[in-house]
Amino acid sequence: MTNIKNDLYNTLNTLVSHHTVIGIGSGSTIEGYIPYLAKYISENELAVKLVPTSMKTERKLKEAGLKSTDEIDRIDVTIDGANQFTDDFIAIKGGGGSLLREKIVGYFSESIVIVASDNKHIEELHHITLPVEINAYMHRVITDMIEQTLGISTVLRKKEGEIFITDNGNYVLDCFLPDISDPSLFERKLMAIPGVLETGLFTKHINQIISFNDDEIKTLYKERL
Ligand SMILES: O=C[C@H](O)[C@H](O)[C@H](O)COP(=O)(O)O
Repeated sequence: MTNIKNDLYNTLNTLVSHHTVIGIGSGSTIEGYIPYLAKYISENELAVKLVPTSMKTERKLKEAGLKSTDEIDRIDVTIDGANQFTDDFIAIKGGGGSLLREKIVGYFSESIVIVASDNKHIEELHHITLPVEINAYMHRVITDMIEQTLGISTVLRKKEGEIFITDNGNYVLDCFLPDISDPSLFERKLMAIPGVLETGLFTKHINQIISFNDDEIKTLYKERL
């Protein structure tokens, strides 16, 4: 392991212990983290429960020899990636289309720890693309309603020319946002539209951000009030 990978591995000391129930996020960063998690669990002979936030993550856990479950009554910590994050512990997620399950797992967690390369850090929520999971049924009407209500433009996500379908059988609308001055209010307005199932805007529960580049790793902790 290079030093930086070693440092990332060492962060597991503070996150995972015996009987921890861990939400495991989606995306390439977390997929890269899973082998270290597997090594850490096996070296320390830990009995943990792992709750994946996507079918792909479930496959990756299986490949690393780890079992998944969603039959749990609590989640202690969720370790997840992000497309963007701010110093205010807000993250934009869903670039890979796993936002609904990530939101469910994250919001039932005691805390969310974001692991992301430091080039995903943004100062303000300006000019961002926010993924929103919407119902496939009447998606055109839902899209029009989103655009009119919020005065924004959107694009229905496609993959290889076909409409992208989430693990839950829904569509993803990528919303272009010039500026969000009040993220919680913005999210409430979006979620009030019937057919909007979830947004990739994470404004709560994140209380640690581990950001890294090739040379260093930085951890930002949210103060508990
Ligand atoms: O839907 C995907 C998730 O929100 C990912 O956590 C996010 O897109 C970051 O992925 P990556 O680590 O591949 O940049």
